[in-house]
Amino acid sequence: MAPPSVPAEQLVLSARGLRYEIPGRTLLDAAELSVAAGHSVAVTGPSGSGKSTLLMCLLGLAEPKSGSIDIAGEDITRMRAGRVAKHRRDNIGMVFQFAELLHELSPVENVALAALLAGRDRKDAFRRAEELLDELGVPARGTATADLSGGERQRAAVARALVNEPALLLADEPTGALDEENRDSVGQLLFSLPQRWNCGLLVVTHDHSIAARADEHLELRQGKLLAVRSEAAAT
Ligand SMILES: Nc1ncnc2c1ncn2[C@@H]1O[C@H](COP(=O)(O)OP(=O)(O)OP(=O)(O)O)[C@@H](O)[C@H]1O
Repeated sequence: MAPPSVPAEQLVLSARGLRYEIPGRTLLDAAELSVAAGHSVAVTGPSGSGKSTLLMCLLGLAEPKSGSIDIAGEDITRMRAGRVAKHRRDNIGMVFQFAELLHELSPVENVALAALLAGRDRKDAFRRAEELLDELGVPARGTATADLSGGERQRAAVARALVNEPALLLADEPTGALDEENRDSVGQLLFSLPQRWNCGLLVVTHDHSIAARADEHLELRQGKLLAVRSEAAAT
């Protein structure tokens, strides 16, 4: 849940009563989740607890049995598939564990492609992609995407997620494939984004040092999203 002081209109994500079942198991059982603009939430949980399934529901790629998912003020569970896809492109940026960049394209083309797919004109898409890569310290041209370091690759993936100025950023194990130094710098970058871009950030991670950077830490256990008390708050 978002802090009680956050007005509803500042919520970029509000999921209520989510239920998702697979044969023999309920992965989400009246799960509740809110993310406000400018805030970050981390979700941890045992392997197989349903964290990726939760992200798939938020992306509109899996359909919960019941519940609502308001993203940027609209309930995606009530939309037709085509509209969900457009709403996702316009309002959500996604960062994956292995960056998932296209090696056939340059770094700047990878980022610009997301803007072109969202309907921006070519000149604007490339200008914005170059600015973002520059800001995030990634060589935009001259280095092939396959030759970027692990940290640069993940920063390029962050640039691609930001290029359409999404209300909500989702990240699935964004530091899972990185060494300690890059984990720290990508973690620092990710958690600086909500304030700088006035977006909400939801990070799914196994890394408790990453989760500890979030404004709110939830654990998915037996279908429920439960608040994890920080060590600082517990003492
Ligand atoms: N469509 C499906 N049909 C059957 N089983 C599924 C389906 N989707 C997910 N599962 C199962 O549901 C469980 C939760 O999967 P999910 O990938 O969401 O977990 P997770 O918490 O992200 O795990 P990990 O931390 O290991 O990535 C797993 O046991 C998975 O095999």
